[in-house]
Amino acid sequence: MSATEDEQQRLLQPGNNSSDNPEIVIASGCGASLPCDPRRKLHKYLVLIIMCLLSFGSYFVYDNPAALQDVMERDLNLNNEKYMLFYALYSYPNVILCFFGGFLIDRVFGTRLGAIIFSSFVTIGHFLFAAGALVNKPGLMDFGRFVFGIGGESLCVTQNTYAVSWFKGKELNMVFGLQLSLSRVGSTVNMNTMKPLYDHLASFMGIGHHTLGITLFIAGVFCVFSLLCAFAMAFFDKRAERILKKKEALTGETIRISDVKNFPLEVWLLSVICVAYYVTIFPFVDVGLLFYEMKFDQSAKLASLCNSLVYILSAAMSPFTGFAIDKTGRNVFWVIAGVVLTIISHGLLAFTFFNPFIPVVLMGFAYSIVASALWPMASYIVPEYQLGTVYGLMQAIQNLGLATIAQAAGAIVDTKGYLLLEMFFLALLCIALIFSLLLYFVNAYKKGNLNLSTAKRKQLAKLEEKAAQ
Ligand SMILES: C[C@H](NC(=O)[C@@H](N)CCCCN)C(=O)O
Repeated sequence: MSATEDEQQRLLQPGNNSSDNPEIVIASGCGASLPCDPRRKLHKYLVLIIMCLLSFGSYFVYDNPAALQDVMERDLNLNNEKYMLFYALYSYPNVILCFFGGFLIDRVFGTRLGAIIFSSFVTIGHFLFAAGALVNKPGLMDFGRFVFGIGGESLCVTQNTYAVSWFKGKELNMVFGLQLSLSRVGSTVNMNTMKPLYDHLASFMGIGHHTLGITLFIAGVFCVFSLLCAFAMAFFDKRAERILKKKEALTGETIRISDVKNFPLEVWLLSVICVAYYVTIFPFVDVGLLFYEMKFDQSAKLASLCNSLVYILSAAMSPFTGFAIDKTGRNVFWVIAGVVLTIISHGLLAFTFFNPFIPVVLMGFAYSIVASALWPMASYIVPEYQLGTVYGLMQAIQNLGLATIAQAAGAIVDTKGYLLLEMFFLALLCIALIFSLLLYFVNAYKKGNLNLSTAKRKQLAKLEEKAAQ
C-alpha cells in the first residue's frame, strides 16, 4: 500500500466518529490527527492562515512606492507623473490581463498552479523593480511593475477561488474578511517600515539609488514568503482533494469565453458596485495625505496617521464584520449599509470641518463591511467552475476604474480642488448605492439567495442536497 493510500485508509477507517459529523471518521497517525484531517475545523483554519498569507507579499510591495515616494523622486530624479506611472502600470494591464488570468485559472491552470504562476510573476516583477532602482534604470522599474501587475491581481483571484473551494456555505464572509485583514496588515506594515529601513541603510551606505534598490530587495523577501505559501497551499489542497475525493464531486463542466455573455445580470451589477465603490476608497487614500494637511491643517505626521487609518481599521475590523455577515446572511443589505456609511463619511469630510478622524474611522469600518459582504456574493451567483472568470472580470472592471479615476482625481485636485473631488466621490457612491438597490430587486425578483438570511440559506442547501441524492 502506498503512503497516500495508507493515509486515506487511516482517515476513512470506520469506528471513530467525529463530533461535528457522524460520517467523519478519524484514526491514529498524523493524517487523522486534528490538525491534519482536512475535514476538521482546526486543519481548515491552519490552511486558512496560509491562504491569507498568499497575498501578503503582493500587498506589501504594491505600496512600496507610496511608502518611499519622496525618496524615489529624489534618488531616481522622478517627477510626479513618472512616479504615478508605477501605479498606472500595475492597473492598466489588468483591465485585460486579470480577466484572462481568471479564465486561465478556471480553464487551464486550475487554482493551485495558477497561484504558483501568479506568485512567481509577483516575485520576479518586484525583483526587477528593485534591480531597476539599484542600477538607476526607471525603465526597468516600470517593466518590473508591469510584470508584478500581471501576477498581483490574478493572485487575488486564485485566493478568492481557494476561499470558496474550502469555505463555501459556512464561514465564507469571515474568511474574505480575514484575507482582507491580513492583506491590509501587509500594506500597513509596508507604510510604517520601509522609510525607517531605508533611513537605517542610508546611515551607513549613504542615500541614493543603491540604498533604495537594497531596501526594495529586502521588501521582496515577503514576496518569496508568499510564493512559498502558494506551494504549501497547492500541497494541502491537492492532499484534501485526494482524501475527500473532491474530484468525484466535480461536474466535469468547463468554462468557455462565450459563457461571459450568459453571466447572470447580478454579476454585472456586482462589478459596477465594486468599481463605483472602490474608486472612492483607494484613490482617495492615494491623495489623502495632502487633503488632511490642507483642509484640516494637520501636521504631516498626523495627516499620515489619519490617512492610513482606513486600512488599519479595515485590517482590524474585517474578520469581525465578516463574522457578523456569516451569522446574519443578507449580504446585499450589508453592502447597502456599508455604502451609506461611506457616503456619510465622505459627506462629513467634504462639507464640515469636524475632526476628520471621526469620518475616517467610519470609512474604515464601512469599507470592511462592503469588502467582506461584496466579494463572497459571486459564489452564490455562478457555479464554482466559472468563479475564477467572474472574479477576474470584476477585478478587470475595478482596475479600469482605478486607473482612470486615479488620474482624474489628480486632475480634479489640481484644477478644481478637494471639495469638487469629494463631490465626485459622492456621485460615484450614489451610483454604487443605486446599483446595490438594483441588485437587491433583481435578485429578489429571481428568487435568488443573495439577500437571504443564513438560516434560510442553510435550509435551501439541505433541500438541494436531498434532491440531489
Ligand atoms: C479584496 C479587495 N481586493 C482588491 O480590490 C484587489 N483588486 C486587490 C487590490 C490590491 C491593491 N492593493 C481589497 O483589497 O479590498
